[in-house]
Amino acid sequence: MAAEVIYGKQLAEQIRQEMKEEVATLSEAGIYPKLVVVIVGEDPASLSYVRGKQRASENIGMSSELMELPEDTSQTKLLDIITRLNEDESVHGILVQLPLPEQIMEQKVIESIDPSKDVDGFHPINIGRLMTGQETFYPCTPFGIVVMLKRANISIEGKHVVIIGRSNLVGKPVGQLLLNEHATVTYCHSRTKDLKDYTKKADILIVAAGKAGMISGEDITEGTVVIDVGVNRVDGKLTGDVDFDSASQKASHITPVPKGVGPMTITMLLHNTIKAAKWIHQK
Ligand SMILES: Nc1nc2c(c(=O)[nH]1)N[C@@H](CN(C=O)c1ccc(C(=O)N[C@@H](CCC(=O)O)C(=O)O)cc1)CN2
Repeated sequence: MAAEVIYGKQLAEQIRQEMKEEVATLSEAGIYPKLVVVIVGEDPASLSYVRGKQRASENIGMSSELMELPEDTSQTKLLDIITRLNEDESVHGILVQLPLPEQIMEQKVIESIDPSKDVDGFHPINIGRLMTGQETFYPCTPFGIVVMLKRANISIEGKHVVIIGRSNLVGKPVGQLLLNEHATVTYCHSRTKDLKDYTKKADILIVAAGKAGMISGEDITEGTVVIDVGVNRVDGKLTGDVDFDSASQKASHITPVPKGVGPMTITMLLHNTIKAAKWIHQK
């Protein structure tokens, strides 16, 4: 039987509508959530993501600022900018778009952001909070995946989740979030032997390896929930890590690329920024 397709795009629109109402209510109470997005360089995909973030913020009535810095910006200059944003009380969320040019150490930049404004959820303090099951800002793509599963009424507790990919952005945090939801989690990666032995045993398979079409119908069993986090461009066409046509013949649920997980990333960023604004005003 063909799988039920989970369209993150539709869900994202629904959640953004809910957030628009929340932003309006907050502004009546004198709270105006503000996000600042910083980009260094002119990578076309990154520019399109940050513009998407700014547009999405404005569409829900949230204040946002986009700082576009030249490719040759030094690390010192970027750290100075972040220090100023950390001190600016009108700013609730700070996001530095990744990847950064090679003269800048990504980890140094991530660690310079005030954890209470780290709406990406990448700061080691926020990662530590996630690991210890505390409330914090969860990284946006992993958080979006969990929200998608829940809103599609897919139960997580006791399920075997197999993750392909161990990046700090997606693989590692999504596993931790799902562990916190009482799933049994297996991580696979480029050095995993006999990958199919694992993918065949998954109730929920999350593919975040960055390799176009690496998983197909023959790698999964009937009824698997397949979440495709891949964003690959093949011959100018956007495609995921999963061969949709064959996998959707066996999966119970599947996310497409595009219009699947991607739009949830920006939605959860808006969620985290609203949360940051509420937390600051609660202090
Ligand atoms: N500081 C950060 N940098 C990066 C993050 C992040 O969460 N924080 N994630 C990715 C890029 N990203 C957001 O920044 C992102 C990727 C994809 C999408 C998306 O909506 N994809 C669409 C397709 C869009 C297209 O045509 O290219 C989809 O899948 O439907 C949104 C955000 C790396 N950097």
